[in-house]
Amino acid sequence: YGSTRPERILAEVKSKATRGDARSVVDTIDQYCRHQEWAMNVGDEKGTILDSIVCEVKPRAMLELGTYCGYSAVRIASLLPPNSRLITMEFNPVFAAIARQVIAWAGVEDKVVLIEGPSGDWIPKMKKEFGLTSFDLVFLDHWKDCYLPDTKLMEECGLLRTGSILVADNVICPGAPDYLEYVRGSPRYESKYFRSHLEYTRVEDGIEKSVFLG
Ligand SMILES: O=C(NCCNC(=O)c1cc(-c2ccc(F)cc2)cc(O)c1O)c1cc(O)ncn1
Ligand SMILES: [Mg+2]
Repeated sequence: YGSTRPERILAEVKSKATRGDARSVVDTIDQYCRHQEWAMNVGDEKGTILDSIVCEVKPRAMLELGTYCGYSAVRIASLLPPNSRLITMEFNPVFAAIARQVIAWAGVEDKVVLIEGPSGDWIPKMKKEFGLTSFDLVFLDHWKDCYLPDTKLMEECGLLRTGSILVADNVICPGAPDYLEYVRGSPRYESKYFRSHLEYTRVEDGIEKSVFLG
């Protein structure tokens, strides 16, 4: 009987972060994962790139694939304009249970809807379930071999409109080569690479921002 890494991250948030203060939750997790134990949050360096894109796009409807402990959901939600919604999807029930508590501690639960289950099952249901027409911004941070099939599925389900933006984490490490080849080679996307590092390390990684052209 021992705690899991997500449970230890939640304990750190509850003991060190100020309740209702999203910024302190983000900083607490970054401190812990940089100095105590590494975890697969997008992190502070790539998080700043993500912040700038969220602030530029000001999405009314945003989707995140891969919640993990809720670090990026809290980061994103703290930047969303009023009556905007982040839908974040997590396959792993252990991760989802922790993320709900981190999101609540940060006080952003009224901007975030966390759904549990496989992305492939949920994507075709999104429009009906949430009364959506399309997503303004999608953050891909789940299993790297799901980036491409899920992107194609979002296209097919009409969840992307001209101007919708995809932001993908880890396109170098662990890497999503088939996804990169697709968005960089397709005439339906305008793609740009933001060079950075794997969270809390000096290993190269980066974020790919791709605008859907319709
Ligand atoms: O989505 C699920 N995992 C997180 C996906 N994210 C990653 O895998 C990920 C990995 C890394 C990473 C990088 C270097 C390294 F040495 C080890 C891991 C970094 C990142 O920034 C990620 O985002 C998942 C799990 C599970 O058990 N069941 C259903 N879904
Ligand atoms: Mg990641």
